[in-house]
Amino acid sequence: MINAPTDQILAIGLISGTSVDGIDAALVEIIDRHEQLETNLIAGYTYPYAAELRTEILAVCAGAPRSLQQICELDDRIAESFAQAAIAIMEKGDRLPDLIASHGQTVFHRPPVTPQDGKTGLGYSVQLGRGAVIAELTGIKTISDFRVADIEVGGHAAPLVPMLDILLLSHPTKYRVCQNIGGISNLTYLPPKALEHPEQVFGFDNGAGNVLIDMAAQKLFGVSFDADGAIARQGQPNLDLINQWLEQEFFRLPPPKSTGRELFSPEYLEQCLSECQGLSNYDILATLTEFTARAIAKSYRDFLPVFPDEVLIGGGGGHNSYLMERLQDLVKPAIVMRTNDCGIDSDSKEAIAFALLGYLRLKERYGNLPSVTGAKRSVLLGKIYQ
Ligand SMILES: Nc1ncnc2c1ncn2[C@@H]1O[C@H](COP(=O)(O)OP(=O)(O)OP(=O)(O)O)[C@@H](O)[C@H]1O
Ligand SMILES: CC(=O)N[C@H]1[C@@H]2OC[C@@H](O2)[C@@H](O)[C@@H]1O[C@H](C)C(=O)O
Repeated sequence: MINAPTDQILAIGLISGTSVDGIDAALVEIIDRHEQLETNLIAGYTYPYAAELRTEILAVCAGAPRSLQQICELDDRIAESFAQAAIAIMEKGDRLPDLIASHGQTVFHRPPVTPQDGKTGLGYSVQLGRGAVIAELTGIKTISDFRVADIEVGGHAAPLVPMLDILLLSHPTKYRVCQNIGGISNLTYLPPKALEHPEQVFGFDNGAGNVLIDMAAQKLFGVSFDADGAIARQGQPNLDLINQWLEQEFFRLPPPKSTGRELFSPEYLEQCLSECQGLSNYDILATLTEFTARAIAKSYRDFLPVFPDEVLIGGGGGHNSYLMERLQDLVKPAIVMRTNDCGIDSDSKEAIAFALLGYLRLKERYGNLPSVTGAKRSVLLGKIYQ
């Protein structure tokens, strides 16, 4: 039989991203046909965090002081929520999954730097929701701690989703960018036939994504996000301010680079708001949305060897039609579409990516792309909890 599957497993991928809106769970069939991987999404769902747990996670992300005991207890509460999400999505399948791959919840991320005398330059990335608890509560083999090994070999450990992009979304003739717009935005640059030239693939975090829009929507309008961009659409962006903000160091830094809520923090928003004197609240949302779109578009012009033919959007930002319109205008003649148009559900993409990374770990195949993370070498990602 030609191209028969060499392997087929049922996996659950779990992640809560930097928006901290809830746990994205994906129940995925992974089909391996002689190194050519396919995924079939059986169910994808976001299980919202309990409000009090979300508030506590955001407080820790923002640097609120907590004892080690409190952090450990938070670790277990997050793991319990992840286990509940896994158990809930498991019911959508017709058999028990072979594997749970759980990213957990990032609460701290520090990119690597050049080491100084006697000081480490290694990055630091903390994901809570320990795999041991998920394995214990579900009875399913669980893989977690996906970022640690890349950090150990000098990498940023982020973004990791480019492995899914290279395996599932490269095109024979087109230059593609896979653009995630979650809490933070990040991209994968995929030249044609990327799978044959993995060293030419790179990716990096390229902006604030939705975090600033979300925080401003909460503070100025009392809503958790600007649904469909309806608020921003009513305002006028201030381009002078945006151009000034785009001069900041993060946007000028060449890849590899990664960021998080440590930079795009409540203090960062306060600084932006203090510079928005005289703008209406609608203008402020319009300005932050335009800033988000321009940071993304500028990163293509500044850092990509070839401007893309297609931009495939993943993440919740794809639901903000105003942000999408602005991005489409800014990256013409590239065509902006959602990954759904290429067979990958844009809301479940990160959860599918971790299911795939879990499968690679199980098969002892490398999960990181050194050309993306800046790691010294390829490594196995993730720790297995039986
Ligand atoms: N209908 C909508 N209109 C506007 N924005 C939306 C809509 N739906 C979702 N979003 C935005 O998407 C965000 C969630 O996106 P997503 O779930 O991709 O983030 P994440 O996975 O937590 O982040 P990251 O990718 O950085 O880890 C919400 O916080 C909101 O800003
Ligand atoms: C440390 C960390 O959690 N980084 C996230 C964050 O959220 C988006 C962007 O920054 C990305 O680099 C990464 O997540 C995705 C899942 C990734 O690793 O590809």
